[in-house]
Amino acid sequence: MTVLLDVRGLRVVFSGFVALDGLDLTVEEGELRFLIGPNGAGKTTLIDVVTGLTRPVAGSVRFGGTELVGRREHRIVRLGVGRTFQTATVFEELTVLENLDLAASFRLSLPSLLRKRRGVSDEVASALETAELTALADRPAGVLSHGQRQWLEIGMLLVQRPRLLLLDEPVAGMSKDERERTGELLQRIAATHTVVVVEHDMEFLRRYARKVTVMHQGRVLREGSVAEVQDDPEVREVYLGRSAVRGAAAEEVS
Ligand SMILES: Nc1ncnc2c1ncn2[C@@H]1O[C@H](COP(=O)(O)OP(=O)(O)OP(=O)(O)O)[C@@H](O)[C@H]1O
Repeated sequence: MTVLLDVRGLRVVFSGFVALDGLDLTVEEGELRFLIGPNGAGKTTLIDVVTGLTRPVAGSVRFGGTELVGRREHRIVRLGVGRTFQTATVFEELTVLENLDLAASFRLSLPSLLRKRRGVSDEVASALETAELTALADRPAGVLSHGQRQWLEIGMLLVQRPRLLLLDEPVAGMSKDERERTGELLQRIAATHTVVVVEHDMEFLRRYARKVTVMHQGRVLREGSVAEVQDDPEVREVYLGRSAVRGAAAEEVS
């Protein structure tokens, strides 16, 4: 297996508070990896460092052999790293199709952008299909449900042809039906991409996770299958010791 993401000794400090404390993490090409951990464990901070939003004080992030630390966000996107945020960022006045087209144009050179394009490109059509948004292609993104917005945002990543997708709590706030459809979407994407998902929803994890990394206090506490991490006494202790753990995670791990 080829290592796609190799994080070594990552340290992030916010005004004296250590958010990542020498974090090591390896993700292989083609993996679907779930990242869990109590609030404040450093999961989002890790994604922020990988995508160039936050600078570490120490450590390295190698992506396909290229160092990402010190690179600007748009360069990292161009290298093939795509992310979603907890709140989907779509252009509400534009249609679903226009949002995808705009995201796809990000990769194009200026001459291709200036050339008048007709119809729907293959990759936009394929993203519409993967995200099950074909029937909504001409609707303004502003009228989409919470779930549909998340799928559109994922579609907007796909048209940029990323090698690695980082999804931050994709099912947060979703209905049962939307969670299920997101799980299926995740499986379709994971068949052709490397995906790292931050998620608290244990039911979702049990259903769709293969390998799980548990973070705690800015480090990796444990790695394994859902069953392995759920049975781990230290993982249980970390979750049980906190009353603020969101929703099902605390009950389910305990
Ligand atoms: N910009 C910032 N300035 C100061 N502290 C920050 C900043 N960003 C994150 N932190 C702190 O760093 C710690 C790690 O935050 P992070 O958001 O990475 O955790 P998380 O594991 O993603 O948690 P959650 O599950 O709640 O999203 C938290 O204690 C948070 O308050």
